Amino acid sequence: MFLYCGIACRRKFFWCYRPLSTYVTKTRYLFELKEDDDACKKAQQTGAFYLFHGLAPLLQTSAHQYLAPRHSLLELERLLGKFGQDAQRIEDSVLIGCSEQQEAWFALDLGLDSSFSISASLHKPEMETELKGSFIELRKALFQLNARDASMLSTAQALLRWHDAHQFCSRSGQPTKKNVAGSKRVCPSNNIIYYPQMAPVVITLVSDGTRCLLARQSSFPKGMYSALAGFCDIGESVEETIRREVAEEVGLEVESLQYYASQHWPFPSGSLMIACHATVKPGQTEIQVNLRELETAAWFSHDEVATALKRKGSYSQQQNGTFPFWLPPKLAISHQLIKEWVEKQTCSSLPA
Ligand SMILES: NC(=O)C1=CN([C@@H]2O[C@H](COP(=O)(O)OP(=O)(O)OC[C@H]3O[C@@H](n4cnc5c(N)ncnc54)[C@H](OP(=O)(O)O)[C@@H]3O)[C@@H](O)[C@H]2O)C=CC1
Ligand SMILES: [Mg+2]
Repeated sequence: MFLYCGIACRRKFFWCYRPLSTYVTKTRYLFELKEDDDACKKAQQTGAFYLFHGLAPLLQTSAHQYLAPRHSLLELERLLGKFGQDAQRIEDSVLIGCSEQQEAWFALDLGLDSSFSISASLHKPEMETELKGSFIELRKALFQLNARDASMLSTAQALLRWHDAHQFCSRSGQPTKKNVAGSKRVCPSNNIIYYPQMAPVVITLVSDGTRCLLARQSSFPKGMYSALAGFCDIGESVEETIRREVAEEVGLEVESLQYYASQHWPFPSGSLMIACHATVKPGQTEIQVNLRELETAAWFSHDEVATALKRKGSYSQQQNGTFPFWLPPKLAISHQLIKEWVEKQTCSSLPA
């Protein structure tokens, strides 16, 4: 693919064709598949499918890690035939990405109730045997996947969940119809278009200059602490959400904040995690935990956090009855946010 562009060269100005980068070509290809149903159907012929059952991805075990296998359209049609399923079921699949060689990747849930008559849920164990893998809850498997599979399966699950929950138009009550890629649904009776949504969530690491504030919810695994998190309310900016969440959860006022990074997170039903560092005024650090939101919150020193970062998740109780202090795994943006804080503290304490 070529792009027509102007380049100034040795004082002359002329037009030339500049080859597009692999990334741009890939992005344009995915854009075309979302816009053009026929192109997307064609891409399915040479594409690969990640399989789910009741939103749990099909995984295979390999050396203490999970791998997400992909299946060709032919394999999928054979499998559906074997389990008495209509090949039309493939219409429920959603586009989730493509390789640099433009092999399109799709995801299909064989266990969700679709518009087709026979439910596949009866066949789950047989399917697992046939596919030489297991359908495992993403929450349990996420941290044992490589970064690419984790990202693909998170996107796939969020998109499949969204389609499952938007089968009907909220205005007319009529069934909505998805485009082939699954990038939207349309109500045929009034042409309302529904686009997949995700909920913005802020995650904030509060610091008082030397310590950082970490908290736990009672639902967290024992001993695990994380940065403060909260959903954005309608009408709020990221800055306002951070200010409100920190005040609500630990009773402190944020003085300054700095954006760090963002991450798609598949739970509870697809969130955009926006991670920031924040500081409170020195001397205004007394925590008042909101027990309706959190089990506990506390200030931690650089050394305590640096040690905890090295610890792998451990649920085993110590002899004194407590659980070791540990932090979310590497894949979670909270881990990366906390790690960055530790590194910055280390740099600022080094002699000039
Ligand atoms: N990737 C990462 O590193 C991390 C991710 N997270 C994620 O951040 C998310 C938010 O953190 P959390 O502290 O729980 O958030 P909040 O502090 O906002 O509290 C959660 C409560 O907010 C209510 N709520 C408001 N809007 C929504 C919405 N759109 N979807 C679901 N619940 C909503 C729910 O209340 P009710 O149930 O009463 O309706 C829910 O129990 C969690 O899903 C968590 O998985 C958190 C930490 C680290
Ligand atoms: Mg919270």
